[in-house]
Amino acid sequence: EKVEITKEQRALIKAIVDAYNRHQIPQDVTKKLLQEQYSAEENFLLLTEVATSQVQVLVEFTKNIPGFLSLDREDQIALLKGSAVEAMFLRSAQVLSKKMPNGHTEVLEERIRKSGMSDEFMTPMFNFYKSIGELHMTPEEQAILTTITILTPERPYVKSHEAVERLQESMLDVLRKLCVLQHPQEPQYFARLLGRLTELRTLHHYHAEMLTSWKTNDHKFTPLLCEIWDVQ
Ligand SMILES: CC(C)c1onc(-c2c(Cl)cccc2Cl)c1COc1ccc(-c2ccc3[nH]c(C(=O)O)cc3c2)cc1
Repeated sequence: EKVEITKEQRALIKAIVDAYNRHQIPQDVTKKLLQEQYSAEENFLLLTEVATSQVQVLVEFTKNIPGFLSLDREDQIALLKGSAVEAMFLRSAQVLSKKMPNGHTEVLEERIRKSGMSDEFMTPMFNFYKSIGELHMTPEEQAILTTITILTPERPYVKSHEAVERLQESMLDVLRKLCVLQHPQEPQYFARLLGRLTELRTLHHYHAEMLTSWKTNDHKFTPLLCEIWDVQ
């Protein structure tokens, strides 16, 4: 049947995409990725700084998701804590698949590869980056997929499951229509995007182990990352 994006859905897409483009890591932070030192310690420190800045950006973006601020306050925190890692995988994937005009793709990849993380985690991580790159997502799809990840009702400690589910479902409907309209030659494209969300959950589990291994090697995180990842 004819797929039609309603006026309300167009407004929803515009609000999300504008917020997604407005909230970016400041240049002075990402520029540091270009500095000379490439030791494992230096790479870890830089990635920690960029991740901390990305979390701040993520919080600001999330506040612009229509309906998010109307959720129970504790649920807002639960959604942010539960989705931060996955949202950062999606954001860093944009940079590493050269989707960012001034993205520091090469140096970012180098620093991630040499940041003291175990190889068992490195392979699935870079397979994910490759699979995201192959999708050639439009900016709208990137922004809406990140929003869908944030509005996942099954995160730990979420109380009003239905309220979050309603918001996520309206986002899923928008993404489904966008995929049909923007990838007419790929009827399975929407299903492939949702498959990436499943892969993100797996990476999220790997990430928890990675944090533990970094901690045992006495790596330090910033207060914001400790808070959002329940570290220390
Ligand atoms: C705390 C640090 C060591 C960390 O722990 N896990 C991860 C971690 C890892 Cl590796 C992988 C995936 C997720 C996490 Cl959460 C990280 C580093 O996390 C990030 C790495 C890069 C970026 C990021 C986002 C947007 C960007 N734009 C630009 C630009 O140049 O414009 C650079 C850039 C970098 C964000 C988080």
